[in-house]
Amino acid sequence: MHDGSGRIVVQNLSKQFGAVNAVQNLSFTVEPGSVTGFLGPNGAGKTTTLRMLLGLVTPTSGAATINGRPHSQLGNPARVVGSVLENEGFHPSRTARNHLRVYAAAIGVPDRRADEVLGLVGLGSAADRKAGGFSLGMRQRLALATALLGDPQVLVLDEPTNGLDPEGILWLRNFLRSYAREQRRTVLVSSHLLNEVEQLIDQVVIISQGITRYYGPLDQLRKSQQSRVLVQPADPAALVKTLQENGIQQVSPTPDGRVAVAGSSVQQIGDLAAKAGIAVYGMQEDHADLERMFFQLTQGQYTGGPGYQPQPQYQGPPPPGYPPSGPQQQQQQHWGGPQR
Ligand SMILES: Nc1ncnc2c1ncn2[C@@H]1O[C@H](COP(=O)(O)OP(=O)(O)OP(=O)(O)O)[C@@H](O)[C@H]1O
Repeated sequence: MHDGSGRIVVQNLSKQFGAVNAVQNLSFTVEPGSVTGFLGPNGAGKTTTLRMLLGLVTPTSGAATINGRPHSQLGNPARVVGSVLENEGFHPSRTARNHLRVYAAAIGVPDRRADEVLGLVGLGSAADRKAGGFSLGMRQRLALATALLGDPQVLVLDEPTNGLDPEGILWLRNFLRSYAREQRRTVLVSSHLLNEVEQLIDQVVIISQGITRYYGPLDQLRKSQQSRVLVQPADPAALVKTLQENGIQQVSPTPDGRVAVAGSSVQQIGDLAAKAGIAVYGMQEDHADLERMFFQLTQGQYTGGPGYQPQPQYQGPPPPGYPPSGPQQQQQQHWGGPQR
């Protein structure tokens, strides 16, 4: 029997396909009650991880469990976990309702559940239409309806925003949030684009090259962003020198001839430049966006310093949840719930 917790635990999970290390020693926990984004660039190992979680790929080592059990030991898994993976096909000449009834029969739920889930995903009026004529967004909804048939405690969705228009994304956000928060269920959604799921998720697990780069609340990642000031001086080298002599260390020239300064105000920079006799033609405050931080995390490099240029080594304090160094310490990061 499973423990009914709704918790997903991925522990030291690895998968090798021949010479390819698709997933390397990945660990994270997903708790019920919130929507968690599983993010990383193309090829980062997201789909492989989800497939291991769903019992479709055998791990090389480590474990992925739902309710404390691997998928193969869940009993009637469709009652515990519903999933939508990429490229799921539908019989084109089958109506949405019939498609769902076939799946309902397979997992032992009554036919009427097909109409219930169609209603839940907003496809009630398309129940008698053939899936072959559905738009991409409607197919996504039908796939979600299929995942919901068993009224599962855990939902795992691979790239669910693909093909959805902004209205569809808003709908999905409201649906998943209420599913997770009001019903205390666990929702894990993968994406390679942070900005596509930013509105959808509360927690985030960021991986690249099969390794965890960050996990924790999205708000903490947001708060850790540092703004900078971009200065256009007559003499960039002189400005860098002056600022550094005055204790402002996070200063660097940018490729377009400006100077990026973090940890200082427009006024302070202007005063110091004036005192040193350096003409300044313009200053602009620049707030780092989450997407840029995501890009840098997935390059394995994060720097909150000026210029936001990829650095060969980590510089500056890590955002909360970001490991001090190395994958070993990353394995010990955890955002809640008991370590298993
Ligand atoms: N069955 C397989 N055989 C060989 N290599 C595979 C197999 N499945 C995945 N890979 C490789 O494993 C790595 C991770 O792939 P995976 O599909 O898990 O990444 P992803 O993060 O889901 O990427 P995407 O966003 O493009 O779907 C890639 O290098 C991929 O080529």
